[in-house]
Amino acid sequence: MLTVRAPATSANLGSGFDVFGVALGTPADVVRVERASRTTITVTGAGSQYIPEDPDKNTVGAVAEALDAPARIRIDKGVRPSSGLGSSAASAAAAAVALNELYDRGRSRAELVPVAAEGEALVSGEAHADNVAPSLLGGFTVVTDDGVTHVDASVPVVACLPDISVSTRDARGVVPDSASMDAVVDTVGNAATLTVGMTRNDPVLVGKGMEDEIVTPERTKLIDGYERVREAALEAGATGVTVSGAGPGILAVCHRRNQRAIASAMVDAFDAVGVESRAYQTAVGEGATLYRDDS
Ligand SMILES: Nc1ncnc2c1ncn2[C@@H]1O[C@H](COP(=O)(O)OP(=O)(O)O)[C@@H](O)[C@H]1O
Ligand SMILES: N[C@@H](CCOP(=O)(O)O)C(=O)O
Repeated sequence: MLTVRAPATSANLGSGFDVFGVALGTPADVVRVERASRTTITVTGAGSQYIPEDPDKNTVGAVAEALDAPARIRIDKGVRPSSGLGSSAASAAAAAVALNELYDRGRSRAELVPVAAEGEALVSGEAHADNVAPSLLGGFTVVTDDGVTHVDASVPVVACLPDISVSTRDARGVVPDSASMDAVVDTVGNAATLTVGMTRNDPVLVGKGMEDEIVTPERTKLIDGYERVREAALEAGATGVTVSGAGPGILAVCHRRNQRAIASAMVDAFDAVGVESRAYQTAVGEGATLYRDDS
């Protein structure tokens, strides 16, 4: 049996819609695989009641199909689905690493990115790879049609997850078809600032570079209390705040010294609008980890 832990991720980071992503230290999915003649899936853990065990509907089923690697697959969800923390991607990334090893397919982590993205196509309608790439590779990733660029960044963050669901498929429906040239120029500047910030592990540059006036404003309308939570995080010392992935998770970047205060300010602000939430005090961290278990 093989076990893989694959981390939650935060995609877009504001200015990098469908391009940027980071791996988070916590939470994570754990996937166990054993060879079998056909693929079967069981799911336990956070939000498992909302996740199909039918291989044709689960992201790990799409990965097993893409690698021609039938297996008995057990998923222990640490990342709640429809969270904006790359839940579907964490399972897909873990399964890709595990099945690649189990069947000795010899693919590199970068080569597994399009494989794991098959799972994303199944649930969100498009094979966007900005969650699976950081879950596989760790750190900060930049996904383009030409492949993935990766930096081993480490920046403190708070990921606050309200007790509401926003499906990525629905949130893709509010993305505008076009943008003004002024907005594009601003976004390119912010994305470049963020990228430099990641190479320097600088929370100020990263936070500043997360500003986005094209996609994010449309998505914040889907999250009850977003503006209040953002203001609270900034007042508590966050260097930048944005929607995590397609939401409803909200990501705040910060210096380590302010992390605890930001986490409690965000939870209190959600509470003030009647929404329960949970804040993960974590950091940009490692990608999927493989464990062998011969017992
Ligand atoms: N292994 C899986 N883990 C999580 N969600 C899955 C999985 N397989 C299929 N899904 C479905 O994907 C959807 C959640 O994915 P998505 O909307 O992209 O949210 P998230 O941002 O949390 O990944 C849910 O409808 C869920 O049932
Ligand atoms: N680029 C995608 C990212 C979706 O991330 P998720 O964590 O919400 O699945 C998008 O913004 O649609």
